[in-house]
Amino acid sequence: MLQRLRGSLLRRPAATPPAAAIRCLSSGSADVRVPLNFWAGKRQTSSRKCNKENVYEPATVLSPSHICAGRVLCLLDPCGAAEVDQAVSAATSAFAHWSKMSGMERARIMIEAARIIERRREEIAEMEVVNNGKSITEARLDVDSGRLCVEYYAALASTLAGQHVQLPGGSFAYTRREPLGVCVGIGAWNYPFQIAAWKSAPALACGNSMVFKPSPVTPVTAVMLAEIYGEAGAPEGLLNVVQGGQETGSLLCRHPDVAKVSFTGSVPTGKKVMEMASEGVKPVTLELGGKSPLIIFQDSDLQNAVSGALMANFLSQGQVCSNGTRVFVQKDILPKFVEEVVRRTRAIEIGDPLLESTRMGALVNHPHLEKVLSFVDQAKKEGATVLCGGEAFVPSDPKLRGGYYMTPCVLGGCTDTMTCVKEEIFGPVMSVLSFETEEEVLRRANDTTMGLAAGVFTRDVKRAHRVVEHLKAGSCFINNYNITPVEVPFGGFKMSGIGRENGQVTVEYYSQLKTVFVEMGDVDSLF
Ligand SMILES: NC(=O)C1=CN([C@@H]2O[C@H](COP(=O)(O)OP(=O)(O)OC[C@H]3O[C@@H](n4cnc5c(N)ncnc54)[C@H](O)[C@@H]3O)[C@@H](O)[C@H]2O)C=CC1
Ligand SMILES: C[N+](C)(C)CCCC(=O)O
Repeated sequence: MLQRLRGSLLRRPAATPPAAAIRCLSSGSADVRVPLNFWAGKRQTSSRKCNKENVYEPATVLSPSHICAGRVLCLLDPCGAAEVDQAVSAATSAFAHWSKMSGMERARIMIEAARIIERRREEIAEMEVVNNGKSITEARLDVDSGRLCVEYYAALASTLAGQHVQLPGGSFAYTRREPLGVCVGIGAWNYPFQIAAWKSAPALACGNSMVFKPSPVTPVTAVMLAEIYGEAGAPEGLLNVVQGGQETGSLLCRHPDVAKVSFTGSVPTGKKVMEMASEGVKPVTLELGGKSPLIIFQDSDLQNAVSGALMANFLSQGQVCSNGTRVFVQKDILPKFVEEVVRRTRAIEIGDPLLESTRMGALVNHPHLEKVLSFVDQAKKEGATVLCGGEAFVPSDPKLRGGYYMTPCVLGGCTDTMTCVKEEIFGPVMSVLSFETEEEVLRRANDTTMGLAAGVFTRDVKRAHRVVEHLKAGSCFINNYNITPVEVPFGGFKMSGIGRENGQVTVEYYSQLKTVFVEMGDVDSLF
């Protein structure tokens, strides 16, 4: 069965060795031909004839003369109203069955899904790499995070329960924790598989079904998750995948049979999603952008602080919402910090994302690379110093020439009013700022409309907690950065979002309470 699924997804060059220990794919060889929409338990094609769109492989392009065109990995088949209706209807049917199952029964299927994800880890990670451009090392960790999330919510599924409340005269009330119905998940392109898992796992554990729309830039791996749930024994239609962009997303948000929308993406799109959901008074979870501060005090362990700054800026080619892109360093240690951070940034191996040694792959597409590079240009114009990187990078391997690579960049001499310090760049660009006092840095760190994450490095335990208390951000790190264990909530303050993903609290965002009053005496009527 597994071999059949693998075989159906990819057409590989005949010479590719099949042994599990050897990489199945090489950059520039994947060719996805199977349909990427999935509802009612199988891959589906859209009935719309004319609007297929190219999806590119960021690490490689057709030829150096086709830099903007890129190598086409597959065709996107965007869904219109008819397809969205079919997917929502499949999810509605699945909900009728799934929501009546006990938590233990749901958990059994989810645990099996987690087991299949583990078995297919390498295949999913490889597809994530060819579609997104990130390194295989990171892609494996993303798949693991998705799997852990499914395991975590499987374990919670059987614990969902209400409350019993005694009332006067032997009367009582109880609460039932009930699912919402068909939930919609809409994802960004930076963590395609992980986002699909982080949204579907809590939704399904609570007894909901889901229609998920990946970013049109990275459509390939969410559908693998939908297949996996099916293989694990989930009812047909439990997790459905519809492909498309803005139009498909709007159709989902406005659909009358959709009970909730969970969105990951930019602030402007998040606002639109909230507006559309408000038409049906539907709850939303919004995981939006960030411009997070990382504060490094002079008593920090310097190597750990530098490691933290690198983790805060260069995962996934810097395309991470929670990145700590404003690195505030206390004045006395600034020269040493800068020397070390630049040395280690220069050592980051850029190149073929499918190679084990690569630590930084390609940005997601050509327009995005151009946008990130233009932020570096703008920073120079505004007086920042490029301490390293910030240029397009051309790998020596001819097939990778023209992929969307750049050298990770550290900007020095930054001030709070510079564009690079104020706007989300969503690329491998770290801005280093100097500060003197705790009070000053807190004021500057909080001076933003965003509030997704924040970090502090210090050996002073009292200061660490005092600083964190004053930081206006949803996810704060002390002496680390950008780790997201699925057991703890993740999400933003201010314009970085509404609601949380992961952790126990997310049950609240995918379920509703029904209160039942039970009268044991007579009705004490006023009339
Ligand atoms: N807080 C978080 O967890 C994360 C936030 N992000 C944020 O996402 C952004 C980058 O991702 P992008 O995919 O470029 O964001 P985006 O906002 O352009 O798109 C996100 C998703 O929304 C869909 N969409 C676009 N217009 C829509 C509409 N009118 N109605 C419904 N759906 C619509 C897109 O097709 C895509 O699936 C960055 O700002 C980043 O900070 C990214 C990852 C995680
Ligand atoms: C896993 N982590 C922390 C690197 C990123 C999670 C949020 C995102 O999807 O950008």
